[in-house]
Amino acid sequence: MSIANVIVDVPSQNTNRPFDYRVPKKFEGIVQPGVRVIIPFGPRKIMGYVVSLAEKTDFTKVKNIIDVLDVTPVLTHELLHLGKWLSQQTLSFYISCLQVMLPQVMKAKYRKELWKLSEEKLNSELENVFGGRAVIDYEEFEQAGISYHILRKHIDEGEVDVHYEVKSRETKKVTPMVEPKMDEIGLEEVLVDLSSKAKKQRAIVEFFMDHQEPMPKKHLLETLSTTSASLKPLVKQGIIREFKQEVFRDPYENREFKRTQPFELTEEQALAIQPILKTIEEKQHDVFLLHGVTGSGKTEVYLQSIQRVIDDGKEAVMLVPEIALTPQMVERFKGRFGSNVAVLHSALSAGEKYDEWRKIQRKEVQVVVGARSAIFAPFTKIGLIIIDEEHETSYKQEDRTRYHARDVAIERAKNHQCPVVLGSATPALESYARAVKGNYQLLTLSKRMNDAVMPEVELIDMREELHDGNRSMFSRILIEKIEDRLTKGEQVVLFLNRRGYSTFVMCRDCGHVQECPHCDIALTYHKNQNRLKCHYCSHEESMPTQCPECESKTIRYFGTGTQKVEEALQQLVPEARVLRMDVDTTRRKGAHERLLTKFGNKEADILLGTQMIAKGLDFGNVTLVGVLAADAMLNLPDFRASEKTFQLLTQVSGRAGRHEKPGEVIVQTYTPDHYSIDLASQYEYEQFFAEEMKIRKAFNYPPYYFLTLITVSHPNQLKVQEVTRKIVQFMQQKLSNQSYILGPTPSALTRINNRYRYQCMVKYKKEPEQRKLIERILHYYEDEMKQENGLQIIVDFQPYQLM
Ligand SMILES: Nc1ncnc2c1ncn2[C@@H]1O[C@H](COP(=O)(O)OP(=O)(O)OP(=O)(O)O)[C@@H](O)[C@H]1O
Ligand SMILES: [Zn+2]
Ligand SMILES: [Zn+2]
Repeated sequence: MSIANVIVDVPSQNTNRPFDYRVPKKFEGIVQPGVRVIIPFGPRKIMGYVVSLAEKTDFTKVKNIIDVLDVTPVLTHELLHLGKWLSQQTLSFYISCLQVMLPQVMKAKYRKELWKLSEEKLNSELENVFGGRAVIDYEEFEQAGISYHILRKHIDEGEVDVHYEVKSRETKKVTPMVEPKMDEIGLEEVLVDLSSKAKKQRAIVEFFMDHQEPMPKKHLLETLSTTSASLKPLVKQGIIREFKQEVFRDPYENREFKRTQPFELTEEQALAIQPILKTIEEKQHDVFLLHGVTGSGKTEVYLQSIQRVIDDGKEAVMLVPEIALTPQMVERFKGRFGSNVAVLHSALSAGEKYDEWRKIQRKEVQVVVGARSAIFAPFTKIGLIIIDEEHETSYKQEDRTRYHARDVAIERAKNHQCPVVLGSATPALESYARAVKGNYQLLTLSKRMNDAVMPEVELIDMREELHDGNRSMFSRILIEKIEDRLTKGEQVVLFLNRRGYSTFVMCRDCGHVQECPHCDIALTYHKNQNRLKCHYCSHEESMPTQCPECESKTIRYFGTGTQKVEEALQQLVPEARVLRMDVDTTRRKGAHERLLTKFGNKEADILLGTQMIAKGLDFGNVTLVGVLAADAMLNLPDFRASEKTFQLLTQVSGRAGRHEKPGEVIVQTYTPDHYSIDLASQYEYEQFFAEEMKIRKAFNYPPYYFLTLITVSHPNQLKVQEVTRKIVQFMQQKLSNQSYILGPTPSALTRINNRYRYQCMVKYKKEPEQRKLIERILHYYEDEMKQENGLQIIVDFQPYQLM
């Protein structure tokens, strides 16, 4: 008898262990660790993951496996093992840890198909089922009653494959598109002819005057909150054309990437790469921290290290923060390694992600470039893992399985006996501290490429501007310098760390701020729809015309979002062509890329944007960078606020003067004397590190102490207080006297979606029993946590979001 040990797809305390199922004869040899199966569970049929096989079971009543979803395991031995480790590290259920490693699609509805891949004749029965077709429904194969072993053999030979076609809407093969049939001038004439009553039509025409290119119909209608009916008359009159466009699943299929050759390394680069190559060769595990100033050629070091791994017949994982995974970045990897690269990031559709992931699983590529979750790439011979911009907090997943990609990378690299390279111009304090202690090997690139100097940073005290009567969000000197660049034909990047038109709505008379009725948070004004929205729950309402408190009509939106800055900029320098890049202008697929290409082609003078422009951009014609509000982040309730400010300012400044032309940076601030702003302006990383470490030490923060954040939530505030207090009491008794526990305190966001939130924080240096203690707490409240809308206890080890 053959038994499969299965982790079932039910995330709960009781099911957090393998269940035994019998493997029916017909599935023997097919059911193996790492495949997904369908099994009976209580009255239901659900999915599960086979984690191991056994000869016998201790249970008397064992049910049969109903179906096997994979012929090739989707999880390797190593990943199954890693899942276990992850589950212990994060205290999340094993099933959640297995699922976090796989593309979303594997949980979605799919159509199972059999694909014939080669011209070779198959087993005659099987050949009959295909009947000359290349793709058949998997059911047809099943109904034919052919042994799985025959199928297996053909799969192993690469002649046939099981494929999942996702049934989700996103993977639709064609999409309806619309485009204007005339140019801007033509549209202007149309607008003149249109009756002023045809408001919807006018809006569409005006929209196309700004956006000449084709776009998905759905997007147009959504953007203008209008319907097909208002589009129709324009189509009839031949002003707008409707057509269908095929949606390609390989996002880079139709792109030519110019092949690049390795540069001859500079002396510094050569010195840095040497120990990395040596470790690769010796198949050793080690962690390197590559500290290289912006534009020092870190990426070239990555590329050449990866090349060595490829030459050895091994595989490489390259992690990049989501927002830095720009087309420029992809181009550099595709340009060097061509089709040997899979790319994984969130802008891909579910189907595309699945396809890229399959390239890795099928060993069609040796390199993956991806965001956080690419760390789980199902490679089996990893020779190198690189994390670029290693200080980025987006490497920490903030929901469900709260893992940090850096920790997972190091664990996987141990499994594979290979090096990890962490790269950054501004390493995380934790990482640099480890390097100083000798836990990581420090490698340094201190010079920019082509002898380019770091751009000169000038701090502008905005209090003085105000004092001199300048109420604008632009200092006089910044405007002067922008004008100077315009006349020279050089380009400018302006950075603002906020998004949207404005953040909140406030009454000028009584100061009343419109808040979400379900969450303790100000509503955000969305100009396009003239509505207020809550960013934490789904609540929205129309913009009030008068203050609900005092009935005053002077209710205004406040804050400086990118749209508002754009408008102000247009008034100050009307001749400038401005590209705005924020979440709103980049929501559409490929928009990010189009904007950057435009900027790269010098079709715009100024690139104005949020965080997403701070990373990785490499444009030689950018000679001026402006930071509008450097303090925006300093005031967050977060002990990392100074560190984040320093990192961001350094990154942004790094965008200027990267090639021949020297660059210049203007930083507007209300606190020019703050050490993180002052030291960032001088590129004094080491000094900043020293200053910040003093503060961390004084307040017992990381890297001197580890943190564990426990957040409790419930609809009843008294209940939350009580549970949190009990947790604190329990921990206080059990923890060693070198640890602290802070709280209970209300979370910074005290109420979300009508649930109250309290928290406590453990600060510790060494607390080996801590996980066991917390497990006991979770166990104690198990029943209450099962109830719908009941108690919730979230545990976050090494948290980055303290809200
Ligand atoms: N050895 C080399 N010889 C000539 N040019 C090089 C060499 N190495 C890198 N470059 C070029 O120098 C520029 C800056 O390098 P790169 O973008 O790799 O720096 P980086 O350290 O990754 O920068 P950042 O962290 O700011 O993104 C690029 O245009 C790159 O092609
Ligand atoms: Zn009021
Ligand atoms: Zn809300």
